[in-house]
Amino acid sequence: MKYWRKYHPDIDAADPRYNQVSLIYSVLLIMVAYFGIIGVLNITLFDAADIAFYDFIGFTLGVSIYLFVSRGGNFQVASWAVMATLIIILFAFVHLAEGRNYSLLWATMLPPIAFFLLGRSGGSWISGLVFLYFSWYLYQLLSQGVTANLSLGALFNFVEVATAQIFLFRFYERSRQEAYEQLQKTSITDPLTGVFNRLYLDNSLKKVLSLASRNKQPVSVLLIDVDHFKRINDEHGHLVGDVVLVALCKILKEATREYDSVGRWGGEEFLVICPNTSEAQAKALGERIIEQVREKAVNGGIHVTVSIGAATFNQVDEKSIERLLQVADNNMYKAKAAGRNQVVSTASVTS
Ligand SMILES: Nc1nc2c(ncn2[C@@H]2O[C@H](COP(=O)(O)OP(=O)(O)OP(=O)(O)O)[C@@H](O)[C@H]2O)c(=O)[nH]1
Repeated sequence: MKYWRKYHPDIDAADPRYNQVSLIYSVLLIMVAYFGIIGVLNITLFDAADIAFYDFIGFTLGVSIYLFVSRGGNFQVASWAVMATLIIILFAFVHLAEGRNYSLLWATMLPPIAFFLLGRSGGSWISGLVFLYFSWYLYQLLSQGVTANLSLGALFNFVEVATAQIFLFRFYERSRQEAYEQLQKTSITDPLTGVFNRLYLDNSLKKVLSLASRNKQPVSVLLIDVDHFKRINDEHGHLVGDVVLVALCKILKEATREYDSVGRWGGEEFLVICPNTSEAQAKALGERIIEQVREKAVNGGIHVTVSIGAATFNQVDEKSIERLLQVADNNMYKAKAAGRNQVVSTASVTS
């Protein structure tokens, strides 16, 4: 486990901020250690107090940002502060060396950090502006006749490497972002029907119940099970069975509100989570779904029905997710036992 998780226990590996926060802490620790040690060496061994001054600025800023972010400071602000510190040190370093000893090579460290912390747009702007400034600075040095490991060719090389770096990092950042979004989507989606999967439903239920508990609002869930689905599979084949499930999900999506969550609970069972929904509203939604499923024939003639168990929390207790689901499940079986093709609901589930 990453040591910084003790400051941010809510950010786990699935959180989109995880890698950003990880890099912020890594860069800060390297900054503090590097500037601290080099600062001391510059004073004691190399007699270079002017450079040590900038080392200690880097050290102090590193410690300050660390304290800021570890005490709950905004990550975006911390990212920009890290970038600003690195740029200040880079400027001081290159100017003190007057561009000699290939000091500008340090500028090429900037894009990977900038793109990672600030994203494609922020990374492009920061890297572009810094490179533009240093190209101009090199040109100034050349015009003033400073030629120690400098030439017009060196300037061209710097500009070319800088441009290529920005293009390449833009490309990598876009690929990374797209791959990440695709992975996120796949990890919460049922591949057959395209609705949410059980992992998503579990997390969503926790969030919805926690919010409802704070806002004192009711929450309802509907557990929907296809009637005699085995028979459909046996008579028409599994592929047709799959088509039925896809068609059912389309109906569920159309019948529900945007902030309801429709997902596959398992096999031919689906769960709809309805925030801020009373028992009467949940029952009405269930009736509407029953009606629409009954009306729409699938695959040119197969008529399907569903049984629905609904459960409502009026007084939400977050710890009772299992209880809510258990009541919905019992109600669904009551609907089956009462002849299928109907909704059974419970007014208010108590833990
Ligand atoms: N085609 C298809 N069938 C599935 C899928 N997942 C589960 N099933 C089938 O769904 C059927 C569920 O059958 P049962 O649990 O006996 O329930 P049922 O036939 O719907 O009967 P009742 O629920 O009592 O109305 C099983 O035959 C499973 O193989 C799937 O993704 N595609």
